[in-house]
Amino acid sequence: MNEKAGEDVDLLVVGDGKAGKSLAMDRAKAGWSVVMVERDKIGGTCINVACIPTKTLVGSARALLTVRHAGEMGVEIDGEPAIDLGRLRAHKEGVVGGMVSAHAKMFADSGMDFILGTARFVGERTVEIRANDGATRTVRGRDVVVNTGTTPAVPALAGIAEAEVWNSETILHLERLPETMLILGGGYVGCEFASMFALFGTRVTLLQGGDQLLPREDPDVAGQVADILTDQGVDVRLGARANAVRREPGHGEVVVTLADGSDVRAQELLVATGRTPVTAGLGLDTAGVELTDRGFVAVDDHLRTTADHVWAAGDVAGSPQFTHASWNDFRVLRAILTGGDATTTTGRLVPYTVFITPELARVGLTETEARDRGHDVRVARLPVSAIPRAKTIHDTVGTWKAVVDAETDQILGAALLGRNAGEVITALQMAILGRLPYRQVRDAVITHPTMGEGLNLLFDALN
Ligand SMILES: Cc1cc2nc3c(=O)[nH]c(=O)nc-3n(C[C@H](O)[C@H](O)[C@H](O)COP(=O)(O)OP(=O)(O)OC[C@H]3O[C@@H](n4cnc5c(N)ncnc54)[C@H](O)[C@@H]3O)c2cc1C
Ligand SMILES: NC(=O)c1ccc[n+]([C@@H]2O[C@H](COP(=O)([O-])OP(=O)(O)OC[C@H]3O[C@@H](n4cnc5c(N)ncnc54)[C@H](O)[C@@H]3O)[C@@H](O)[C@H]2O)c1
Repeated sequence: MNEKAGEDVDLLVVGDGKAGKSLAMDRAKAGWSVVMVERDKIGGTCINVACIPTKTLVGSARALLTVRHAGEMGVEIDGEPAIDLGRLRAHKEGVVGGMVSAHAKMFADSGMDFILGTARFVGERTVEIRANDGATRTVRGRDVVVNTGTTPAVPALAGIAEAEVWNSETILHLERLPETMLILGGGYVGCEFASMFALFGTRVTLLQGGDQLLPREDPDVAGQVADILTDQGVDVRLGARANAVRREPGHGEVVVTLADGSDVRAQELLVATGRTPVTAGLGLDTAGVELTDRGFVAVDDHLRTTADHVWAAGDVAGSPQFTHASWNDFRVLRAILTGGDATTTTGRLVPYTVFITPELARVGLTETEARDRGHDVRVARLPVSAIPRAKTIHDTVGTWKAVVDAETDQILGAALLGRNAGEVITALQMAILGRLPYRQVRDAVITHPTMGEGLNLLFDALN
């Protein structure tokens, strides 16, 4: 790359997360001059070190579980099924590598100028890019989008820096499948890895500082998640707040000292205590971009930062930390940048799925949130074992729950725990978006025998 000074482009995107890369490709194809800078992950966090590799591994864990139970379904399998770590790693890397290559090609085909390098603001709407090949370049955008994501948080625990612990990225190197593993943090990352590694055969101890897993969920739902993990062999410890970490000499065991003074130990420790916005070293203050007191880029509901024509999107902008939320940020930005549409981030219905096995899918309000907001609430519950499809696939674990407004009959939210819940939740999301009263879902003719048919049964509970 040649050394250039002060180029002007229509759109400058810093970080190629879901929002940024989607916008960059879209606008480049529309004929805008676009520069997008990414420091090391072509295609961003999701495809390299988050959703895609983890869900690939979850797929393998589920395959193992299916084979383990095949005999109960009349399928004879010779010998104990087991994980082949080398092939598991190769499979995961194949899926990730394929998506990374596809992204590199899509970026090139779109006509954008994609630079592998690190960007730092040096003025209004202007960044200096230190490319990974050593060259530097200064680029100013008519519009600039900051999409630099988040990174695993490192909790302030004595000894953590020296204890050679894993985070959600380093664990994916799959250097070994430990016999024993501690996981610190019972949120999305902690629960997903606990379920996955327990199915792989690791004895997992999950340390959660609070009094339930997944603190945003209703206590009964979080309790069912804890029961499922326990059934998979995970030692779930609630109220287990870590104070200090050390590793015994010669890469011995990791020892976590809890607030009550007790020690827990295992071969490895995965730290899963949240994510920190990536803003350090970006020079945002130079560009007039302010942060919130939690360190995210401050944006309004049009994703406008405090600097004119500088926007932020995805995790770093404090959007819900999901790829689909970042993708929706792209739609908001595209609408605004191409004609001032009134699209905003206000009131978005953002569902999500926690990929333990079976999965927990969520949309809308929890029962607690609905009551706190003053709704007169009716609650429908259905054991997954009541759904005919669940019996035919020999997977009856889980419970579905929906929350309905007693006055309007509208569906306020749902927590579906069970096989394929992440697919079924979309049907409920559409019902909520269309403001369908629950009776219409209850009375809809749904294909038999599918998991979706459970929606008839779920709302039957309310009459
Ligand atoms: C283990 C794990 C599993 C997850 N699973 C799911 C899931 O199943 N479903 C789901 O919806 N979400 C999941 N998430 C969350 C999801 O990954 C994030 O919400 C999403 O990736 C955020 O994307 P983003 O658009 O904010 O930017 P990111 O994809 O984080 O991209 C930001 C990019 O900016 C780059 N960058 C940073 N600073 C600079 C700089 N100065 N110069 C140049 N480039 C820079 C970074 O290298 C990075 O590639 C998971 C997260 C984790 C950790
Ligand atoms: N399937 C998905 O969509 C998916 C999967 C993984 C991650 N994500 C996203 O990534 C984000 C980060 O996930 P995460 O699990 O790292 O964070 P999180 O905030 O969901 O959970 C962190 C947990 O760690 C606990 N904790 C914090 N400090 C502790 C300590 N010292 N001792 C014990 N427990 C402690 C907290 O109580 C909390 O429950 C999530 O907000 C989510 O949006 C999404």
